[in-house]
Amino acid sequence: MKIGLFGYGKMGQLLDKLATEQGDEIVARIDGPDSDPPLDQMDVAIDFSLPESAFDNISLCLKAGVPVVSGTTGWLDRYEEAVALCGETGGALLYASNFSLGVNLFFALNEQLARLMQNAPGYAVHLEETHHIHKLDAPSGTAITLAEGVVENSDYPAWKPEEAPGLGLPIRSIREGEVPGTHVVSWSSPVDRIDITHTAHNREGFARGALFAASWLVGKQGVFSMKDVLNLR
Ligand SMILES: NC(=O)c1ccc[n+]([C@@H]2O[C@H](COP(=O)([O-])OP(=O)(O)OC[C@H]3O[C@@H](n4cnc5c(N)ncnc54)[C@H](O)[C@@H]3O)[C@@H](O)[C@H]2O)c1
Ligand SMILES: O=C(O)C1=N[C@H](C(=O)O)CCC1
Repeated sequence: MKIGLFGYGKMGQLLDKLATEQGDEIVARIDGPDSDPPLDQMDVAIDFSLPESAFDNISLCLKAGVPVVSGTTGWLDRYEEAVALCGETGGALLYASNFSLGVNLFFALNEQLARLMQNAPGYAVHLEETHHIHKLDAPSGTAITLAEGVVENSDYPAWKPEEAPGLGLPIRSIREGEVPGTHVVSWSSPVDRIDITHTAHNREGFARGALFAASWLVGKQGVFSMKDVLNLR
């Protein structure tokens, strides 16, 4: 597989190493604004860049007919625009807030737990995410997906950052050292608490999941998620 990497930071460099080890070829390493990347050489593009650059990179790829895997978080205010562009161009787009197998199983567990809790009055839900101090966006994309999973399967109308006023499922964001990513969903009552936790030990699960998704996406048309890749629907 010939891969174009958009973003050559922590994730881009790890993708390069793992892809090369498994016999894929990296045909471009784009680490800043570039209006003329070698799109004609790419079977697929993978974007792990910045919240402000993700949409432009995706758009460049879709217009050139290159399937694109998007791992960047914090750009979802433009997601519907990307979906529309994918439809117009007949292209392929797959976004995931988290590509690791463990987190995608955790997403399914979180939804199942939220459904179960509908028969258990007296519990309130709270979400906490901890990441490294370099992270630009908060709450994390993974925390937002978890919160949406609860909202879709419970009476919670919406989520909100913990410090924001008003009602809604509160998300606490902690930035600490070099933490790769920890997420805790807690359901508390006056007498007890149920916690489910996912802890990433390093970034390898994210990168391996993104490479797997990239090979899955080649040859397809439409907008997909990891639920499609992992058959979790
Ligand atoms: N979905 C997942 O599984 C997952 C996992 C890890 C990180 N992420 C997300 O991926 C993104 C990148 O994470 P990271 O840890 O590699 O960050 P990073 O800061 O280490 O790397 C981002 C890189 O993008 C480059 N860049 C800046 N402008 C660009 C442009 N216009 N086009 C291409 N590249 C550009 C920067 O120079 C930088 O090297 C973040 O949004 C993060 O939240 C997602
Ligand atoms: O390191 C990051 O940044 C991460 N971002 C994703 C998110 O926002 O959920 C996935 C975990 C790591």
